[in-house]
Amino acid sequence: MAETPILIWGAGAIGGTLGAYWARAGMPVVLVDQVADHVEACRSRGLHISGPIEDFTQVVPALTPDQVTGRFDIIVLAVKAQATEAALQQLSPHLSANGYVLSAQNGLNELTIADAVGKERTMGCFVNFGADWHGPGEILFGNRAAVVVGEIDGSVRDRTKAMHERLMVFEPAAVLTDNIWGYLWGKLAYGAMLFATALNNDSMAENLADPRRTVVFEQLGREVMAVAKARGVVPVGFNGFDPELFAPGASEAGARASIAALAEFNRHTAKTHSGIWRDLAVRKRRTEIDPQIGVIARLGAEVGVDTPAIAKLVELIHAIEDGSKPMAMTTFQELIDTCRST
Ligand SMILES: NC(=O)C1=CN([C@@H]2O[C@H](COP(=O)(O)OP(=O)(O)OC[C@H]3O[C@@H](n4cnc5c(N)ncnc54)[C@H](OP(=O)(O)O)[C@@H]3O)[C@@H](O)[C@H]2O)C=CC1
Ligand SMILES: CC(C)(CO)C(=O)C(=O)O
Repeated sequence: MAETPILIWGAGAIGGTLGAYWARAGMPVVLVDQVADHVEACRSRGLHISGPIEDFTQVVPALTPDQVTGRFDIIVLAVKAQATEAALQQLSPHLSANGYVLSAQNGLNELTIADAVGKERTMGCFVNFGADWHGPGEILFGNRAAVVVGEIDGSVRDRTKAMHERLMVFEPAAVLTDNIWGYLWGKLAYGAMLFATALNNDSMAENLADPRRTVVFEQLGREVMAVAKARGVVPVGFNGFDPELFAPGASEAGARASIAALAEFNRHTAKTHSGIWRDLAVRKRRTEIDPQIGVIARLGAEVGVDTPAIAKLVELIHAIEDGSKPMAMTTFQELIDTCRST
């Protein structure tokens, strides 16, 4: 039986970049996005990938969700985490009985996906490369970084190996893992730090490199790693983030060395600010704070781990979203004060 095309549901920065690379390699792929003029640009004049890695334009078949018909074996989900549930409702009727959804997102979306389509039809993925959607048919691919795939039950199957091969078309160093949750929790810790960098307008590298702000990144990393450990997760490192250095009892010097490595990593990207900063400052919309970071406080409470810095971070991001606090050092300072007092 002929393979169905891969559907990429959410064709913004992450989904669009993956789709352009796969389509250029001759792989059958269809982008699905709710932004109609982006869909039109991708399928007519082409999707332009720009930036320091490569510059090319690729025409990619694309549809809006209401135009999708039939069933597909592989659906890559790449919407923001707060859009996951709505997207799952739309895509579920189009997933074949033996197919699966792969989450190319930040957060623990695999839990939501498994609830909606079943554990067997869910595959885990971790992406750390940097990209920005700049407008219809325009994506900046800012830097290469870790791309990892693994089954949520830790098994390695033929379908996992096949997806790994596909991901290597995009990222030759893509990893096949039996511990996808370890990577996803590692990214939650790094992700919490990225949310903190969005409290002001400095770049990710500038924030991470400032010794006055290190206390914040260290505390956030430690809180997330404490929750992960209490829940039996063995986190895995990537691109400068070393979970061991944030483990309970690990030295301050170690954590600071990892934060310095993250600053250095982020000095070499054309995507200077996080997706969170972009949501707040450029797109003027709400962020993934609740499904991505708020969830850590809830999961921590379940296992008796306090997360005061995480709680303050969630409060400050909401205040920026609501317009009651500015994106400024004064707002970041409130998080420094919380971290110093714990
Ligand atoms: N950008 C990056 O560098 C990185 C992002 N990530 C993660 O990847 C995920 C995707 O982020 P990113 O690509 O940046 O986000 P984008 O906003 O660039 O892309 C998401 C796209 O999905 C669309 N969309 C939303 N809901 C639906 C729906 N129900 N059906 C179809 N399309 C929909 C959005 O439309 P609309 O704009 O109207 O909402 C948007 O065009 C996030 O979890 C993010 O944290 C991870 C690593 C790096
Ligand atoms: C910064 C990045 C690309 C991770 O490296 C990210 O995940 C984001 O923009 O939210």
